[in-house]
Amino acid sequence: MKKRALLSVSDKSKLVPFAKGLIDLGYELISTGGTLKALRDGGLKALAVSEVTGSDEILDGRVKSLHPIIHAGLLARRDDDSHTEQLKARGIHYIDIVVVNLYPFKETIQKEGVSEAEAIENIDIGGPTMLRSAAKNFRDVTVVVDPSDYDEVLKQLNNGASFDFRKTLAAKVFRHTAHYDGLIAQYFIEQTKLENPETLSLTYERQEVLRYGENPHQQAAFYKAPNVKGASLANCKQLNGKALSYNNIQDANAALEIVLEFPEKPAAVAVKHMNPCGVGMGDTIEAAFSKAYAGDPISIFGGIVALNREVNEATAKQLKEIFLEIVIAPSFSEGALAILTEKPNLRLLETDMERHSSDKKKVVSVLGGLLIQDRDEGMVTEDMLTVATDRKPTEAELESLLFAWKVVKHVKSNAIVVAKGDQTVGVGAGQMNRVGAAQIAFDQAKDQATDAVLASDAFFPMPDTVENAAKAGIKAIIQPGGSKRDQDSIDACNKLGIAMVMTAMRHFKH
Ligand SMILES: NC(=O)c1ncn([C@@H]2O[C@H](COP(=O)(O)O)[C@@H](O)[C@H]2O)c1NC=O
Repeated sequence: MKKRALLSVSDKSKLVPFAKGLIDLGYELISTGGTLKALRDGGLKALAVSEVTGSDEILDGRVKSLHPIIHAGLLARRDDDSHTEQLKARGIHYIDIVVVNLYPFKETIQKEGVSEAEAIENIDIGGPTMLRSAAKNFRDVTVVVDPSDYDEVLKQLNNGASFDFRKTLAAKVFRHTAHYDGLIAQYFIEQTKLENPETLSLTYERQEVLRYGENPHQQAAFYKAPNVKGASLANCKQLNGKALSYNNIQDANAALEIVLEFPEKPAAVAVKHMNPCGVGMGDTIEAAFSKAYAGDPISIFGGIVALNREVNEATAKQLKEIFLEIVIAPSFSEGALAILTEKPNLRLLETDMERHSSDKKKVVSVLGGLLIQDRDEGMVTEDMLTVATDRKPTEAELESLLFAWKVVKHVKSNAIVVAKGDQTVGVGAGQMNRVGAAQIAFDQAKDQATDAVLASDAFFPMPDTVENAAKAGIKAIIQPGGSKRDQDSIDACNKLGIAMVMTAMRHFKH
């Protein structure tokens, strides 16, 4: 009896030559409606599934291959006499190869304005069922889910297809159906607006295997969201330079997230080790970059720069003078590209500058688990501020305070940012106490701290930071408030002539 291959595919590319290869290897083909037509149109002979099962395809294709004759043919153990007897008694043939790819659920839900009914119709039932039956029985059945494997499968079948090869294909199937179901589960989590589901099936697609992780002895890869859109390292175009490393992706992402805070004006952000070392806004992108650079001309060395407007020649000339790892921007003018591509190792990335609405959650792993939370999209506007001190901040101080507040949100806690106008002049990041973070910021700002403003990501438990700020020359402070001892800091401000506003919103970043 001839060996049988069952083909039922949505993606019909490369189908006919592959099926021809199977016929040449002596297989008899069985197929579902559309696939059968494609095969016959390609001049190949194939049986309809309905001829094998004796049941027509019904319910507009909702039931076509879901039949015991198909699944017994796939699941029967060839080394089990009782299985063989049962098939014989019912006149059922073994099916030796299954070639299935699924209804395009992902592509369907990504379409603009797609209805729930259309999405549901694109949930494949018969396909995953066949794939799972065949993959479970990989000992005897070859299962193919990915058209890019067709050539290799023919080659291997020609040599008898080893157990290990069939196992590898089966393992791929289980990843594939898990991903497919993960997308469906995620779709319904969104449809039902469910927060914190009882089980979590995050599903991502490999974008790239990285040379190594944070350090050369660590393996690493970059996975992207299946629906990646908008500002993202997984959705950018690299115009120059070497492949991105693990640290590059983290740092560039940090820079991107900060620059997205300032859509209203040209802005530039320089990042080192995921903290901003210089942030500036200006009337032009070159002015913004000059300020970001001046914020800390030492730390920017080897850093990453994100800009929210096209990089023009004037900016490119400035960027070229510094050793940078990456420049990320919405676009680069031709002239700018000509200047920057003179540095072959400098990575130039173009990305959208708008955060996509689906990018809502942040996930981090801990030993034995993971934590998931909303991204910190907290935003403070002038009308939300409470002036706590006798002196109100001036209009210019207020603007600068709100600028510093947006920056401090992105600095690792304990975080202090000192800013002058729309430029950072000192950043104290990731310290185990707030006084230390402030001291780092003052030391870096030096005499630029005079008449500058200060932002603190969380409240002051004691008045010491205020006292030190006054010594450094700070004139206004923005902080969440909420300490039992807020009054001590307020009293210190009043005594030292500092204006202080409270946001009632904290921005810890661990
Ligand atoms: N319902 C079924 O019995 C069934 N059997 C196979 N399919 C899918 O139908 C598609 C192929 O259909 P056609 O050969 O008619 O173009 C494949 O994506 C396959 O996964 C089915 N469709 C969905 O559930």
